[in-house]
Formats: sequence, structure tokens, C-alpha cells
Amino acid sequence: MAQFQDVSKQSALHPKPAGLVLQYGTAGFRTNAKLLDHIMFRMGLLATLRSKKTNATIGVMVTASHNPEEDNGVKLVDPMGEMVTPTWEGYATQLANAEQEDVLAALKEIIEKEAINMSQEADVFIGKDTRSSSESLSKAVLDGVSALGGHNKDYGLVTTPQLHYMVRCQNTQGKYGEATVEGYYTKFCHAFIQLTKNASNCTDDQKHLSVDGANGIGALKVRELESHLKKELHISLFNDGSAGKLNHQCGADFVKVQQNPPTGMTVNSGERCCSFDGDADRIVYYYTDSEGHFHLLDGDKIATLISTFLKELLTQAGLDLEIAVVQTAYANGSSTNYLEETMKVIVRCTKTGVKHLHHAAQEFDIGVYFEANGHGTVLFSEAAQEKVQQLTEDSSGERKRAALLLQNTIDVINQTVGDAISDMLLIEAILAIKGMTIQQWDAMYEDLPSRQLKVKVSDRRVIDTADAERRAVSPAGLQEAIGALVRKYGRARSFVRPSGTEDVVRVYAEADTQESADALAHEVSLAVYRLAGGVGGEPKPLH
Ligand SMILES: CC(=O)N[C@H]1[C@@H](OP(=O)(O)O)O[C@H](CO)[C@@H](O)[C@@H]1O
Ligand SMILES: [Mg+2]
Repeated sequence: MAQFQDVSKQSALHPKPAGLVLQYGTAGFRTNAKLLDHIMFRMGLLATLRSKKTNATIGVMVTASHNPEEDNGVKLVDPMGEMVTPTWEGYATQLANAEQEDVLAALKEIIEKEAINMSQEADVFIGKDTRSSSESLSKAVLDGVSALGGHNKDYGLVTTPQLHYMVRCQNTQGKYGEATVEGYYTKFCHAFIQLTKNASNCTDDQKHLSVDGANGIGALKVRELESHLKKELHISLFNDGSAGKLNHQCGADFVKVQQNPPTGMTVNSGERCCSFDGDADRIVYYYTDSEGHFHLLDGDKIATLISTFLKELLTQAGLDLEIAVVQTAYANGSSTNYLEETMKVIVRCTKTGVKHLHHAAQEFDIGVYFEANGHGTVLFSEAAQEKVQQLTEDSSGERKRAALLLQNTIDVINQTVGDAISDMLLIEAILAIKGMTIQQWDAMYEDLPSRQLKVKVSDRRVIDTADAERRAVSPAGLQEAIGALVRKYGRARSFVRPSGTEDVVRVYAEADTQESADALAHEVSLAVYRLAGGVGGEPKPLH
């Protein structure tokens, strides 16, 4: 077929570096940008096949999120705006690693396995972040799409969650919103203004927020957002990309891991601040107190604030909907305890990686999911959304007020994936409605001191885990060693797991004091080093 001739010709222009093997990991492919041209071309091919298979628009996002500027990466977006399904992650890996002369055969194998009708039309949406390599890499994706005769729409510079949103809007015929960047701002800002317009407790001072844009795409988009906010939120934007380097000593990942404010930002005592990551799908909040101490409000605190707010609204509305919070093993033990014991909310723990959390959250009427690093959102089942909608029509007084707030809360949330902009608007709205300061929010519970370390081993796959990664089942003796160490400290917990994005084993520990958490993490790292084939020097702190 002529189609396949084009693939061969084009593929030769996007050659694979010899010997390179990459895997579609926790968040797509990610490595140094110089190694990715062929991957991009092939993901253009794969997205086109996926579109033909699903008879729907598929998304391709070129980004490496919080990685350094020199890296890049790519993620595929499925029809409802969610991460691509695991079987196709497998195809992505196969196609990515096929030798140059085998690309066509690899492609045909997928077509056959999935019984794809090649005469079906295909549509692919493409977006990219601000990395200097993103421009040419996204062109390689476009080459892949056109080589198989697919249509494309290039959104250019957008955040990852904006692209997810566009895909969902397109495939639901506008029911979720309009598939344009303008439509995105209109929908979320309208809901935000509806939520905050009667927030009489909110002073002008409280409408101010400092945002660290990580010198990335989020900063550009916050600038665009501002005009839609009608002064209901006053943003001071830092690390807007005009001077600093992407993610360098700034952004959500830096702030969370270092437990320090970003550079390039004025952090006045007591003031509410937040950081986005490099593709604006994560957010964390923080402030410094009058003694100069740094206070981080991470994904766990965000999930707690949101679920508390939703639970109160459900009670006021008289709606009997089941609400759950989904976390990972990295969630601070204090947050889990607070949610279960004080809030009486169902808590689920899944493996690391948002696709696992997303999936678990879908099982409830309302599923609030957040990784501790600030990646998360809220999912409402169709039935729950209909009940809320019905109640806005059938009720009056306090019940109607609560139902309208719930309705606008649903509309301010990007349900496709964690979204720093949408999460920020939701958090700002909740604080405004409750007349709550960041200090009061922080005081909901006190985090247990924690520490993360990483250890280099020769093959991290020797570590196998169970129970949502909280227990190591191999190598032999490791879990026993961790258990014995944990018993030495008060309120302690520790677990280890192989990272899905880096060639390291991650170690997490928490305990009643920072010294104990640090000591426990260090001792567990030594046990990993000893029992799981450590290489290089001493285990070193995570940076
Ligand atoms: C401890 C931690 O923060 N892990 C991150 C990190 O995964 P690892 O598999 O731990 O490397 O990157 C993932 C993708 O961004 C993110 O989903 C996850 O939460
Ligand atoms: Mg990200």
C-alpha cells in the first residue's frame, strides 16, 4: 500500500540511534532530547493507529515535565483525556525499540493484533512545552501522523492538562467544553467566578497569590489566564521564563523534594505561594512563618482541603454520595490518619503513577486523588453529576446554595488529569469561600517528618513489592530488615520501591522527629545497598 511506502520513506529520515532501548514508563518516554527524534515519529504513527482503532481523536504531548531542560519526552492521551491504556503502552515500547528495518513489521503486527481498519480516518491533537527541543520534536510527531494519512491539529504551546482537556472536549462533541485554549479559560474561570462571587469572607489581601511558573509553559498560561479572572484573583508571577532556566531550582518538584522555597521568587512571611511543575500538571502550596520556617502544603494537604470542602457541601445539600481519597504509599501518615479518623473518609492506597490513582478514583461517586508531590484531581461519576444537576433545579435555600457550589466545583475541575491551573482555581475558591488562610489550612493536621533517599543498584528489578508498594517481597531478607529498623523509632514507617522514571531505588521513611526520619531513611538505604546489589558510593540524599 502507498501508505506504507510513505512510512518507510519518512522513517528513514527519523533514524533510531543504534543500541538505544527505551521504555514507555510511568509518564511516557523521557530522556535526553537528542535521542528522541525517532521516538516522536513513531509515536505519531502509533497515535494514528490508536485513533483509527478507537474512531476518536488521540493526543500526543511533547514534554519532559519536571526533568531538566536538556531532556524531553512524549505521552499519549486516550479518547476521554486519560492516559493511554496499558496494552498500548506495551505497543509503544515495542515500536520504539524496533530496529530501523523492522519498523514496518512492528507496525503491521500492531495493526493485525488490534484488527485495525486502515481505511478508517484518524485525528491526532498535538501539544508541546517550552523546551527548545520541543519544536522540532513535535514536527517529527506530525511526520508520523501524516505518513499514515492521519489528520492533525497542532495546539502548539499548551500545558499537558490543556491537551488532555482538548481531547476530551473533541470526543464528547463539546459536552465537556469547547476544544480551544480560549474555551478552556472560559469554562474554568467562569466556574471560579461563580464560586467566589458571594465569598463575603474574602478580603482583597486574601485574593493575592504568588505563583512560581518553573520557567515553563505554566507561566505562559498563567499570563493568558489572568485576563479571564476579572480581578477575582491577583497573581504575582515569578519564574516566568524570561530569565531563569526551566525547572532549575524552582518548580513543584524542587520545592517538594528540597522542602525549600524556589529561587527567583519573593516569599514574604505569611504570604500564600504555589509552584507549578514544567508542564503544569502538578502544584504545591507553601508559606514561610514569622520565624522564617518553611511550611509545605503538598498533594496530601490539597486532597484533605478538597475532600473536607466536598464533604461539607454534600451534607448541606443532603446528598448521599460516597466520597473517597486515593493516595500512594508516599502520602504522609498524618494525612491518612486525619482523613480516616477525623474526617471519616474512605482512603485507598494504590501504586505510584497517576494512572493507578485515576483508575481507583473512578470506583466512587466522588474520587479525590493526589500524589504527595501535588499531581491530582477529582473525579465525579456520571450519576453523581446528574444528581447534583437535578438538585440545583429541585431545591431551595441552603440546599440549593450547596448544590450550586457543587455544580461549579465540578465545572472548575479538569477531570481528565491533574492540572495545576484548575487545581489552583479550586483551592483558591475553597479558601475564599471558607474565609480560610493558608495557616489555618496548614493546621488541619501536622505532617510527620519524612525523608526520601535514592540508592543506585546494579539492577533495580530485583526489588519486587506488594501491598501497593508498601512491602518488599524480594530480595529475601529486605522486608525483615526494614521491619526491624522501623521498630526502633516512634510512629515510624518506611518502604522501598524501584523508580519507574529513573534508574534508582527510592527509599521513603517517616517518624516522630526529623532526626529519626533521616536516620531511618539512611539505615534502610544501607539495607537496600547491602541486600539489593548497591553500586557506587554511599547511598546519597535525593536531589
Ligand atoms: C516519589 C515520586 O514522586 N514519584 C514520581 C515519579 O515516579 P517514580 O516511579 O517514583 O520515578 O514520577 C512519576 C511521573 O511524573 C510520578 O507520578 C511519581 O509520583
Ligand atoms: Mg508534570
